[in-house]
Amino acid sequence: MQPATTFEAPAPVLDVLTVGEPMALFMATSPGELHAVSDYRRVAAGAELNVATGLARLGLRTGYITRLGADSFGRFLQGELAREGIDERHVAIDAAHSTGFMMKTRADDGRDPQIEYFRKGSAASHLSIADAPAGGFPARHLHLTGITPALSPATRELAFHLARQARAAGATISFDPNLRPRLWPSREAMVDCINALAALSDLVLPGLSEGELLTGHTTPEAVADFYLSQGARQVVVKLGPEGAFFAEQGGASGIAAGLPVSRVVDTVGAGDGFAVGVVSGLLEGLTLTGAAARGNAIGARVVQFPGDSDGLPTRAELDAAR
Ligand SMILES: Nc1ncnc2c1ncn2[C@@H]1O[C@H](COP(=O)(O)OP(=O)(O)O)[C@@H](O)[C@H]1O
Ligand SMILES: O=C(O)C(=O)C[C@H](O)[C@H](O)COP(=O)(O)O
Repeated sequence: MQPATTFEAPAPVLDVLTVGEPMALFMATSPGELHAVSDYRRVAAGAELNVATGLARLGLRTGYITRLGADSFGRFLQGELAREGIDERHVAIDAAHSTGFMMKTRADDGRDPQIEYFRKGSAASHLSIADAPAGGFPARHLHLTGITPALSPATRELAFHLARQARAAGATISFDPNLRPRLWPSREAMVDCINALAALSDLVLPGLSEGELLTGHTTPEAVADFYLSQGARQVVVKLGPEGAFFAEQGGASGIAAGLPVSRVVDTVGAGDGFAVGVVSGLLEGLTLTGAAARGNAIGARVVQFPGDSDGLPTRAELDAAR
């Protein structure tokens, strides 16, 4: 029998699409300043790659738009994408530029580690609207951060292009400001661009200190109100060990309490893990309260591991953490 003719748009191939710069990360294996430490463990990093990894581990069909250099770091990252089951159809090899990397100290005392980037002019900083999916937006959801638009004017254009493409297709958008002041020409350029992208998003996920810098407001409530008034439907403000404050248009607001952790090993990546929890929760139909609680559970797990994505749980590990 012939299938019935249908005029409905085809279902998106992916649950989530994200875009950004993946890097090789060299993590010091002993405490000390970067120049003094000689032994490092190499892992994959990059805020959006961390989020893609976490979503894929939970079983969401996750795609990643990026450019890798035709070099050993690029080959390493390609292997990591394949190992994590991240969709690679939007990953391009750019033989003219190299893959970026970063280094991180080992901070055994729970303080933020020292980080150095080696990413200027990288393959991913040459991403442009030529890398956007052709023929319609292929996912139910777009996850953006404030890092991608910081890389170059072309990546900035791509971030806005993808946001408009997603909106036109009826996909939802989450946005983590992920402030990286050293990647921007000025604070004003950073604030203007990040707030403009936030205004195109459904869900905004600032940390409290980021929110203060971006909005001038000092309380989680006022930061959330600022983004709700700009057009976001939902805002979750991260509060570190305290958890998060959540608020939505015409809906609930409140605090989702953080989970106690016996030993903080490395805080880097907690915000990305938190985004994995909130975004996956909302896509699976949880309330904002439930999604924020899942964000806290994953954030608390990530801080107990040294690598940015070591603590991102599989579905079974997430279920066991309840
Ligand atoms: N020390 C901690 N104990 C428990 N949970 C934590 C801790 N630090 C962070 N988290 C969790 O990770 C989330 C993100 O961490 P936070 O430091 O606020 O964000 P970011 O890394 O973006 O600055 C928090 O909202 C919380 O859920
Ligand atoms: O991509 C970058 O520029 C990075 O610095 C990679 C970092 O691993 C994450 O961005 C961690 O970010 P948080 O989760 O907010 O701690």
